[in-house]
Amino acid sequence: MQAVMEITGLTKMYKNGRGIRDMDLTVHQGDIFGLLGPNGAGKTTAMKLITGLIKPDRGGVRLFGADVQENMVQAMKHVGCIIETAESFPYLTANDNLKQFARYYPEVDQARIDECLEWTGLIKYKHEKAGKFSLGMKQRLGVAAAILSRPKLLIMDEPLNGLDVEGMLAMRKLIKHLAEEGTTFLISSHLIHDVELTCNRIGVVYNGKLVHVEYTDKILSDYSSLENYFVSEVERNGRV
Ligand SMILES: Nc1ncnc2c1ncn2[C@@H]1O[C@H](COP(=O)(O)OP(=O)(O)OP(=O)(O)O)[C@@H](O)[C@H]1O
Repeated sequence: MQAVMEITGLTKMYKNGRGIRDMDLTVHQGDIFGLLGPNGAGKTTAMKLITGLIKPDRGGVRLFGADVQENMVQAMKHVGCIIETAESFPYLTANDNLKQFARYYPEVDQARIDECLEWTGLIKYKHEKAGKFSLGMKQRLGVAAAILSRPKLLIMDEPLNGLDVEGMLAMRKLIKHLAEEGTTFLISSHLIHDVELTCNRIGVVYNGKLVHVEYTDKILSDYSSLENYFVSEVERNGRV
């Protein structure tokens, strides 16, 4: 199995003593990998480091074999991401927003834009301005923009933020559909149930540490629920 992402010794401590410490992780092609942890555990920090938005104190990240620090353009070539809230141009329609993003990718045409609007349930709002969208709709537009160029790796920070039940189901379906087509995912969430239903591998993040990584099937057969596993991992490793 090819390693899409290799993280070694990744450390970034803020001045207040919080952050991420000594993170090691390999994500393989086809994984829907979930970083599960409570608010403030360090998930967003990890994702910002992984995508080169902030610099680590030590350690590193390789995406598709390229070092994010040394060769950002190559490392991010096949990566789509939504970190924190999805940004859009408020005075442009959904369609025109995607056309703006499409300018970076010569191969993305109107048919591809329509396909992404369809998949994210936005096709009927195609000509409405993004500024008027609800949080959930903005989130969907962010996903549409992130998948436009058919990235091989999608990094999504709390992708279900702001989505209603229907939106969550649609998002999960979309993630599974793209994974079946070969897209690898790194998703962060504090929603245990959602991670259980969406991800095939899970890493528990607690107090800035990746305390354990395991396959979802194995967790469910050993612990009967992800919640039991999470509590047991936090009890065993997390508390300091
Ligand atoms: N720029 C910063 N300066 C100082 N501390 C920070 C900074 N960014 C984050 N932190 C702190 O680092 C810790 C980890 O934050 P991070 O945003 O990575 O957590 P998270 O797991 O993504 O949480 P959430 O689910 O709430 O988004 C938190 O305690 C946060 O207060």
